[in-house]
Amino acid sequence: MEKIAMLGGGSWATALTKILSENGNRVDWWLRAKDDVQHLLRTGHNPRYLSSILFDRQLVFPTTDLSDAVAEADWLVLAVPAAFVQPVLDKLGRDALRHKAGVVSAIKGMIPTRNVLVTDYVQERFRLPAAKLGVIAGPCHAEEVALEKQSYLTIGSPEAGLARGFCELLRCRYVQAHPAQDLDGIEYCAVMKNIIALTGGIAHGLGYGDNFLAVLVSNAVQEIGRFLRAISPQPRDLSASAYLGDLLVTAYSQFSRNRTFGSMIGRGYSVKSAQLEMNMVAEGYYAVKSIHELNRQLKVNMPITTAAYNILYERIAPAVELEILKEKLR
Ligand SMILES: NC(=O)C1=CN([C@@H]2O[C@H](COP(=O)(O)OP(=O)(O)OC[C@H]3O[C@@H](n4cnc5c(N)ncnc54)[C@H](OP(=O)(O)O)[C@@H]3O)[C@@H](O)[C@H]2O)C=CC1
Ligand SMILES: O=C(CO)COP(=O)(O)O
Repeated sequence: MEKIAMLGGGSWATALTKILSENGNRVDWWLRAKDDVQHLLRTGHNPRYLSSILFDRQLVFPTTDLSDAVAEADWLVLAVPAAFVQPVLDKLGRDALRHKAGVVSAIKGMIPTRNVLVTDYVQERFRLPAAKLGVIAGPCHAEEVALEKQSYLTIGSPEAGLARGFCELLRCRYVQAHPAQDLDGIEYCAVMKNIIALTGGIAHGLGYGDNFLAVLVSNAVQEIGRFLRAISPQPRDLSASAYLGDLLVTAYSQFSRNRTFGSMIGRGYSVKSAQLEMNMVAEGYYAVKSIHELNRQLKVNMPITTAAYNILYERIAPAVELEILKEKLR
């Protein structure tokens, strides 16, 4: 049995806790809301996300005490949305993670105050070698994990042993897990696919159809490829499921937060009202600002990201921006 500290109380933390605990591991689960912890302790269910899952209370230990959750863990899994994770990490002492087997980020977003990947922030703040870091990636929605639908995850880490070890913790009847060595590329791609799905949602909300979405997604693969070659050049096959699969599920799934959020923007909702109505976090809203700002230096041709940025941060009307974008797609 491994001991895992899970940070985050949303859908993905809930789904990962299900997989890890049902595989016989102990999960010390940090959630920010006291009421949610009390409900979990009392009933074994998370009241607000994937509440059908019943947790084994001999293996899952919910708490609001961050240090307590992390203290004895072999592994740390990060599943707080990127926009809110830095203040959580900053509560931990700089040496708190030194003796962990690994710190694995399940987050698909960037630290907004610094425009850096979550694993880069963790490495710098806790002075960890890259070999202690990993990401959980792949086309996998928490809602389908709750329903035990066949799913695939990729664990990216420069350290093959870490990636293989964490795959072992995740594999079960309905989850296949495979290791990969491209940490940065997988993490950047997971950030960017949210921007693409959000833009696809905007187009959908404006009345564009499947023909347009297919062209948008094809162009997105090229846009992601150009960006990855500029920021983290190394050979990689973007048709692998950790890249293309992740983009496709977010662009097309009924469960996608980013697509749903974009669709509301396309239908005329303000950012605030879309966020309030969703009650979940669309990472693409924050990611588009980070990627746009990073690209000021890189100057990669990124028409889809630029369109999303102009709509969400420059308040250009979605219909006007999509008219401009549609002339740039091939
Ligand atoms: N959902 C999925 O299928 C997948 C998600 N991911 C990634 O996992 C990460 C977590 O997302 P997910 O679990 O989906 O989140 P959800 O959208 O399901 O839930 C939102 C989470 O964000 C927290 N939150 C909201 N506002 C704040 C705030 N102001 N400060 C601190 N926390 C806040 C909520 O806490 P509270 O409940 O206390 O309000 C809740 O835990 C993201 O990076 C996402 O991209 C990756 C793969 C799959
Ligand atoms: O990253 C995710 C699934 O892989 C979750 O984001 P979406 O809900 O927008 O798809």
